[in-house]
Amino acid sequence: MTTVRVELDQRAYDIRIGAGLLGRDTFADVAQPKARALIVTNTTVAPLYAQALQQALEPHFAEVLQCVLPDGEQYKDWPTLNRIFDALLERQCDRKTTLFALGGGVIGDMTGFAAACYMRGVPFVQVPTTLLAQVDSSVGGKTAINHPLGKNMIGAFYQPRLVVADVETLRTLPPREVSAGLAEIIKHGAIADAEFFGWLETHMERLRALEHDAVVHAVRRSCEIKAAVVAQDETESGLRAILNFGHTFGHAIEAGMGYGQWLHGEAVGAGMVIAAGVSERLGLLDPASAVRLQELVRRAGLPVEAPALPLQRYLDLMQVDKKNDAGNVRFVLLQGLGGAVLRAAPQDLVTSSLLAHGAIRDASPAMSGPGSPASRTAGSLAA
Ligand SMILES: NC(=O)c1ccc[n+]([C@@H]2O[C@H](COP(=O)([O-])OP(=O)(O)OC[C@H]3O[C@@H](n4cnc5c(N)ncnc54)[C@H](O)[C@@H]3O)[C@@H](O)[C@H]2O)c1
Ligand SMILES: O=C(O)C(=O)C[C@@H](O)[C@H](O)[C@H](O)COP(=O)(O)O
Ligand SMILES: [Zn+2]
Repeated sequence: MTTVRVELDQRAYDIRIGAGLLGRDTFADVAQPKARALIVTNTTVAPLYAQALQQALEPHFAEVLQCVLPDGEQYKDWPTLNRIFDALLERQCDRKTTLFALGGGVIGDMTGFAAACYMRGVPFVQVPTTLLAQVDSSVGGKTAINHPLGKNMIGAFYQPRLVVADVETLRTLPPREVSAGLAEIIKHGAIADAEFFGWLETHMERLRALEHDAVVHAVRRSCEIKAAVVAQDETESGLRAILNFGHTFGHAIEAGMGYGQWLHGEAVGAGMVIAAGVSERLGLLDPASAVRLQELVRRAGLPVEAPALPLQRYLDLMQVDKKNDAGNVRFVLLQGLGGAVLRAAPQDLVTSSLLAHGAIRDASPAMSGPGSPASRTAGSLAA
C-alpha cells in the first residue's frame, strides 16, 4: 500500500492506494464502535463489492447499513440524493453515523453532499471503485448534484476523513470507463507535470491493460498533483480552477447531450482537445504540443471531437459555469505542456476551435450574421 496525504490542517486525510485494500483492515482509524456506518452504493457496484466492505467495517461499527441507489449520471439529482436522507432517517441515524461512498464519482459526489447536509455534517469516507474516482473525484472535497441547466450546480466543499482506493476493484471496470478515467489522468499531466505527461505517452497501452505497477503509479501521481492543488486552494478562489482544464467544454457536452449520454471523462477528453486548440490560437501552446495532447487523448480511447451540436448551443451552455466572472466565460488554457492559466478568450478563437472539433455552424444567415444570437454572445466571451 502507498499513501498520499491531503494537507488541510485539522481536516488533513490519507489517500490509501493498493491492491486488496477492501479485504484488509484499512478502516481502523475511522472506527466508531458505538456508532453506525451507512454504505452508499449503486445497483452495479453493490453485488461486486458491498459485501467485502460490509465485512471490513463490521468490526469497527455497532451496525453497518446499506443504501443502494440506481446507477447513472442521470440519477445524480435531488430525488436520488433524498433516498440517502430517507435511509438515514428511517433508521434514526444520529450525527455520529459515518457514510461510506462505494462506487464511482457519481456515488462519491452524492454521498459527500449528503454527508455535508445530514444533521449539518456527518463524517464520510470515499471508497472509489472507478479509475476516474481513484485519480480525481474521491479527492479534494467537491461534492454536488447536477441541475438540468448545469453540471454540479448544487453542492458543497466537504472533505472526506479517508480515501481508500483498492486498485483490484478496477478489474471489473468496462474498458470505456477505464478510458474515461484516463482523461483526468492526462489532465493532471497536461496542467501540472510535463514529465508525467511524457510518462503517460510511453505507458498508455499498459494503463489501458490495467497493469498493476502502471496503474498504481498513475493513481498515485494524479492524487499527489490534485492533493497539492487542493491544499493550496481548497475552495477554488484561484489556483484550483486549473483542475477544470477541459471542463468548460466538457460540461457543455454532458449537459447538452443529456446527462449519461457522454461519460464525464469522454466529455473532458474532447474538451481538453478544444481547450488546447484555444490555447494554441492564443499563442500559449505550440502546435506540436497541441498535437501531442490530441494524440494522447485519442490513444486513451477517448473522443477528440465534440458531438455535433450547433455552435450557438455550445456558447449558451458555457454561460452556465462556476468559473464565469460577471458574465465572462473563463477557460483553463495550457501555457505549454505542464502549465495552466485561467482566463477569458476572444470569441472568434473559441468559435474557431469549437468548429475545428465538431461543433456545427448554423447555416441560417439569421443565426450567423452580425447582430445574431451568436455575435451577441461574443461580447460576453471577449477577454
Ligand atoms: N468531485 C470531484 O472532484 C469530481 C472529479 C471528477 C469527476 N467528478 C464526477 O464524477 C462523475 C463521474 O465519475 P465516474 O467516471 O466514476 O462515473 P460513475 O460513477 O457513473 O461510474 C461509472 C460506471 O462504472 C460503474 N462501476 C463503478 N465501479 C465499478 C467497478 N469496479 N466495476 C464495474 N463497474 C463499476 C458504475 O456503476 C457506473 O456504471 C461525474 O458525475 C463527475 O462530474 C467529480
Ligand atoms: O476538483 C476539482 O476542482 C475539479 O475541477 C476536478 C474535476 O475533474 C471535476 O470534474 C469537478 O467535479 C469539476 O468541478 P466543477 O466545480 O466544475 O463542477
Ligand atoms: Zn472532471
